[in-house]
Amino acid sequence: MGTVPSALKHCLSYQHLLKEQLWIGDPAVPPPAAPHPGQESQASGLPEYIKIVEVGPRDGLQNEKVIVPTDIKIELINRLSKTGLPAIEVTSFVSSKWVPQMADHKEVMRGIERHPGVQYPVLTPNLRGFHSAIAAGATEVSVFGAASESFSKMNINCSIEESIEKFEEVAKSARNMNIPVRGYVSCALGCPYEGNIIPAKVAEVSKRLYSMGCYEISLGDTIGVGTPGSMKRMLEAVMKEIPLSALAVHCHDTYGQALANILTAIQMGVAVVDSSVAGLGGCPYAKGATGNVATEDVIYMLHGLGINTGVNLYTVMEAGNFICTALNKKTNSKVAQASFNTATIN
Ligand SMILES: CC(C)(COP(=O)([O-])OP(=O)([O-])OC[C@H]1O[C@@H](n2cnc3c(N)ncnc32)[C@H](O)[C@@H]1OP(=O)([O-])[O-])[C@@H](O)C(=O)NCCC(=O)NCCSC(=O)C[C@@](C)(O)CC(=O)[O-]
Repeated sequence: MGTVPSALKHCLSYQHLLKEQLWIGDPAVPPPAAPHPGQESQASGLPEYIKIVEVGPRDGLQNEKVIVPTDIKIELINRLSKTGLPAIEVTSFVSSKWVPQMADHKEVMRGIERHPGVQYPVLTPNLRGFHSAIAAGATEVSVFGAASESFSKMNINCSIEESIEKFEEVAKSARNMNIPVRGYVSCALGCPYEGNIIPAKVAEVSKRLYSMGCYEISLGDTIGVGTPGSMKRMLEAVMKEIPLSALAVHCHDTYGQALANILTAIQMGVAVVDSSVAGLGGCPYAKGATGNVATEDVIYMLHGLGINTGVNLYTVMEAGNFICTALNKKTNSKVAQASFNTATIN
């Protein structure tokens, strides 16, 4: 399991043909050193470097019906660690009654090989999760709130206000231990229970998370209903409250808008993008939402724009192939699908 199939080996030559145009990344060549996200701008006005936060092992797997063996999760993370990805979200320290797939969080956290320069954040909804995460060796955590009252209740069983109180406790403990905290705002472009969410509400929750010390706010289109228009309006509101350098976007691809939404965000200066290998994903408390945007597709687009990610597309495709084989499912990455199809034609 997880060895490169002959079709993928063939598609290597296809990729090498495109290499000059796209800097797809040669597996034999180590990825270039990554500058700070958004540090410099090209003449095009786009950031020179974009940081990709890989959420596949957590967001990608949390919705899988069949429990994925712990050693497969660990192997996936170990493979992703060798791709040049700067951050890999490992697991969630949440209740196993609520999300059974993440019940092995301690074993996964303890089992992975950590590579220098790679961040390994985990989700922690409350102080209990935070302490378990730290005991298991976590060095970065994420709190996850929402801009929708109904989603907050369904996802973490409390109101937005109550969630902020819990997150403040986490942020305070984290600060005392020098642990960086990332903050998510779900339903930034729409809610499965309430429909439209006004940008001002997203801005308000984002500001509260930022003010409590979250170094970065990841704005989640949880159910993938956003469009470039709604992404622009939402970001305009949030950017009035929070520095651009502290913003990330987290897009699901339910309506096929994820890449367009990401392009809109990076044209507005956002330089951190969440994505999931093979486009795995979905939220257990957002019925009907499909996977996250595929990491492979984001890399292909960014490299095509001349933006450096420091990530080797080929090795991400290999990791995608590994997990899709293990889950016995087809990749959702259009780039991986196209590479396989092209290899077949050849
Ligand atoms: C938040 C809770 C725990 C509140 O859960 P609760 O039921 O309100 O709290 P509780 O205090 O009654 O606890 C329930 C049980 O969970 C235990 N518990 C309590 N806290 C923890 C913890 N930290 N770790 C492990 N166990 C915990 C607690 O001890 C108890 O166990 P029991 O006594 O019944 O045996 C629960 O609602 C929960 O786990 N929800 C799951 C939320 C989740 O993981 N959702 C998916 C991730 S969010 C997402 O995908 C969106 C995102 C981030 O990707 C961005 C986007 O796309 O928008």
